[in-house]
This record gives sequence, structure tokens and C-alpha cells, in this order.
Amino acid sequence: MKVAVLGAGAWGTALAVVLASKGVPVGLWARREALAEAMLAARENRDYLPGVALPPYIQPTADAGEALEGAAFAVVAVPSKALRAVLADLPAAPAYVSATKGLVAEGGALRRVSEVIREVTGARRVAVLSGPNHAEEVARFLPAATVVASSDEGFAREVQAAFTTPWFRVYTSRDLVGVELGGALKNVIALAAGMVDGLRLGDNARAALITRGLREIVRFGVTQGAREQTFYGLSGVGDLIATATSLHSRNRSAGERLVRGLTLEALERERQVVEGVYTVRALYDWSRARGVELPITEAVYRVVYEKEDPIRALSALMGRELKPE
Ligand SMILES: NC(=O)C1=CN([C@@H]2O[C@H](COP(=O)(O)OP(=O)(O)OC[C@H]3O[C@@H](n4cnc5c(N)ncnc54)[C@H](O)[C@@H]3O)[C@@H](O)[C@H]2O)C=CC1
Ligand SMILES: O=C(CO)COP(=O)(O)O
Repeated sequence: MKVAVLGAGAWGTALAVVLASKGVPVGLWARREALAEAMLAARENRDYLPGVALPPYIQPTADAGEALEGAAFAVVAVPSKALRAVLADLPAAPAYVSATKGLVAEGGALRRVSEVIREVTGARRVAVLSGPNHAEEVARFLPAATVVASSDEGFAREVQAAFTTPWFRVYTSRDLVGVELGGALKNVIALAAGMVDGLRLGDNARAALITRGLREIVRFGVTQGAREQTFYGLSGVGDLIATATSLHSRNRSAGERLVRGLTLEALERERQVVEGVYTVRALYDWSRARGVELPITEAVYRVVYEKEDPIRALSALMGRELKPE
């Protein structure tokens, strides 16, 4: 069995390493010819995942047709903002696994990445792979667990079997909506946790924020048809903890740097993608249009997009109406 990985950032590369480490041939598609050539020459992705050797079973290429040729399924690991345009340009695969963690805002509607994949490609077999999985650790064979969710149980099991290794444990789930939203929304809470870190507000504050953040994720997720229980698993609270507390997390670190003077414009120019910056805007617009309260999302939005003083935005969370937990 061969697999195509679309997107040669840190995560696409790490997932390719997982598959190739067990002898699965992988076509790793990079948008830029120069990156594909550099990976071929150095057998390393120095731009996005330096220090990790690419096993021989990985075939880097900028030719999507070559990457997809004979693949049983394609793993989508491109940033959510580029998703639609990238997919529209590529040949179709028999099935898709989304590894992208974000939301796509289109004309006032919020779309999940798997919905966009389904719509653009017409594929019927679509799964989401999501969990507490920093690429830097997964690619170095440190132990990790993840979830593959699909409404097609057979496909979820196929993907589970493809990715499972002695150090990468894969669970299945039928709650695709819950698994997908857990991965997207935790980035917003991780931005907020980074702001707490940047302001040196302490461990108690970070724990309170993560816990109330989980509540906010559940509140939104349930309105979208997710099962509440899913958010208490690996792809929910598991990923929230990994992202909101890790030195690897780009979202957490972006929050920290934004309150210390980094501008949004400078952040957007950086090479690595910080999905939470787009997710928070999409969620904020959605919540305002529907009158749904998402207080942490609102605070993060105001700091990132309205340049509100972060102390003021976070104090507003403390000063909300008192109520039972
Ligand atoms: N890095 C990680 O540990 C994890 C990342 N993810 C998710 O995977 C997705 C991809 O992230 P990473 O691999 O970390 O990316 P990255 O930050 O390492 O690299 C960015 C990637 O996006 C590509 N890119 C940028 N603009 C593009 C455009 N306009 N069209 C096509 N491609 C474009 C770049 O070429 C590069 O491959 C994101 O949704 C992220 O949230 C999920 C789990 C873990
Ligand atoms: O999703 C991730 C870990 O599970 C990666 O998080 P960051 O994008 O914040 O680095």
C-alpha cells in the first residue's frame, strides 16, 4: 500500500516518517519545487523539520500526480487557509485523511476542513487524524497517541492500521465532528495560554484558562453536532494540554510573543503556520452573528485583531458575572 501526503510542512513530513518507518511507500508532495529538491538531496526537510532523517520509503516531489499515483489515500497537511485552492489544483485521490487543524470561514459560514475536502474532491471516504501530536516529537519516535475519526468505520480502521507503530498508538472514533473541532479550537485556547505565560500570570491562571477553555470548546462543539464526551479524550483535552503547555507549540508561543510586542503582520510573515490566528477570527465572527458567548475567544480576538491591552482583555474574563461552575 502506498500513501500520498499533501503538504511538506512539519506535520506532513512527520506523518510521512511514521508511515515510511514501517515500510509504507509515501509520496510527499511539496508545493515548492525547491523544497522537494532540497529534501531529495539532503534526505531531510531542513525548512520545516530539521534534524530528522527521511527514510528511503519517502519520495519527496513537487509533482502531485507523482505523489498521488497508486496511493490508497491522501493525507492532507496543508494550512487551512490554503486548503481550498490547493485541493482544487490537484488530481483526486480515492480517499482523504485530514491532518489539518483549523476552520475555514466562507461567506459567513464556518466550514470544517473535512467538509471542504469532501466538497472540493467529491470523495466519500474522508477521515480526520487528530490528537496531542507535536511533529518534532512524533518524527523522533517519542511515544504518542492519536485518534482517527470517520463516519466510515472500515476506512477509520484502515487508516488506524496504516499509522500504528509501537510508539504511535492510534484509536478510532465515529465522532468526526468532535475530533475535528477539538483539534481546531484548542489552538485558540493555546494562544490565550501563551498570553498568560507572556504576562507571567502564573500556573494557577493557566490551569483556570485551560479548564474554562475546554468548557468553551464543548459549548461550541455541541452546537455543531459533536459528542461532548469526545472533548474529554485525546483529540480534545489531550491536545488542549499538549498545545497550551508545550514549548513546541507555535500557537502558545505566538500568544506569548504577541503580548510582548510581536505584531500580527510580523507573525503572518513567519514561515510556520499559526492556525489559531485564523480560527479565532472565524469563531469570533460566527459567535457575534449568532449571539453565542465565547468569552475566551472574544478576549483573544480583541488582543490579536483590535490591539486591546491583553491585561484588560484577560481581566474582563475575571470580571464576568459570578455563577456556578
Ligand atoms: N506541526 C505540528 O506539530 C502539527 C501541525 N498540525 C496541523 O498541520 C497543518 C500544517 O501544519 P505544519 O505541517 O505544522 O506546517 P508548517 O508550519 O511546518 O509549514 C507550513 C506549510 O504550509 C505550506 N504552505 C504555506 N502557505 C501555503 C499555501 N498558500 N499553499 C500551500 N501550502 C502552503 C508550506 O509550504 C509548509 O508546507 C496545520 O493545520 C497544523 O495545525 C497538526 C498536528 C501537529
Ligand atoms: O496541533 C499541534 C499539537 O497537537 C501543534 O500545535 P501548534 O500548531 O500550536 O504547534
